[in-house]
Amino acid sequence: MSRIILASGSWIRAQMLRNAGVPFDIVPSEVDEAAIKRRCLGDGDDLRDIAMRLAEAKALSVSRNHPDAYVIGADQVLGLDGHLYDKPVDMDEARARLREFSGRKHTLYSAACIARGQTILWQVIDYPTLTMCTLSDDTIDRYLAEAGEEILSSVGAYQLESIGARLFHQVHGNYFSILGLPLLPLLAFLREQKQLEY
Ligand SMILES: Nc1nc2c(ncn2[C@@H]2O[C@H](COP(=O)(O)OP(=O)(O)OP(=O)(O)O)[C@@H](O)[C@H]2O)c(=O)[nH]1
Repeated sequence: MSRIILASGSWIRAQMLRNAGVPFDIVPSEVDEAAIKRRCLGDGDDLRDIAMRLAEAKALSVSRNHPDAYVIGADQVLGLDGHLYDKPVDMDEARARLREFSGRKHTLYSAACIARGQTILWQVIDYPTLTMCTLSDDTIDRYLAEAGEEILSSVGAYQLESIGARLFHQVHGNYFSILGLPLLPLLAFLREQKQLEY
C-alpha cells in the first residue's frame, strides 16, 4: 500500500477520513485559491468547475513533492442564485450571510480528486442542496453567539453536524458531501486501488 495524503487544512475532512479508519497524513496545499477563483470566474467557469479546479490544484501542488502518494484534494464553494460564496471572514459577514440564506435553498459544490505522480487519477463532484428555515435577526444572533467563531471555518457559516442542523428544514444530498468531502466514492476508489482492504 502507498501513503495517502490529505492536501487540506480542513479539520472536518480529516475527521471524516479518520472516522472511516483511513490511514493518512495531512499536508495542506499552498495554492492561492483566490487567484484561481479569479481566473476561473474570468474564464466564465461555472461553480462546479471552480470547485473542481481548486481541488485539482491543491492535490497536484502537494503531489509534486510526494509523487508516490495518493494525494486527496478537495474544495467546496457555496452557490445561491449563481453567486459564489467563500468562507465568511468574520462574524459580521457570517450574520449577513445567514440573513441572505434565510428561507432559501443554496447549493454546496463539493469536489474531490486524487493525484498520484502529478496526474489526476480520479475526481468527483457532488452538489447537495440545503433549504434554510426563515430566521429572524434575533435567532441568527442567538445562533452566532452559541455557535461561536468556529463556524468561520465553514463555507456556509454553519456546521450541520452540530447546532447548525437547527437552521434547516430540508437537505437533499449526501451528508458527507455537505460537510466537505464526497467520502463514499472516495473510499470506493481507494478500495479499487487496493489502498483499503474493504
Ligand atoms: N464542520 C463543518 N464544516 C463544513 C460544513 N460545510 C462546509 N464545511 C467546510 O467548509 C470549508 C470549505 O472551504 P474549502 O476552501 O473547501 O476548504 P478549507 O477549509 O479552506 O481547507 P483547504 O482544503 O485546505 O482549502 C471546508 O473545510 C468544509 O469542510 C459543515 O456542515 N460542517
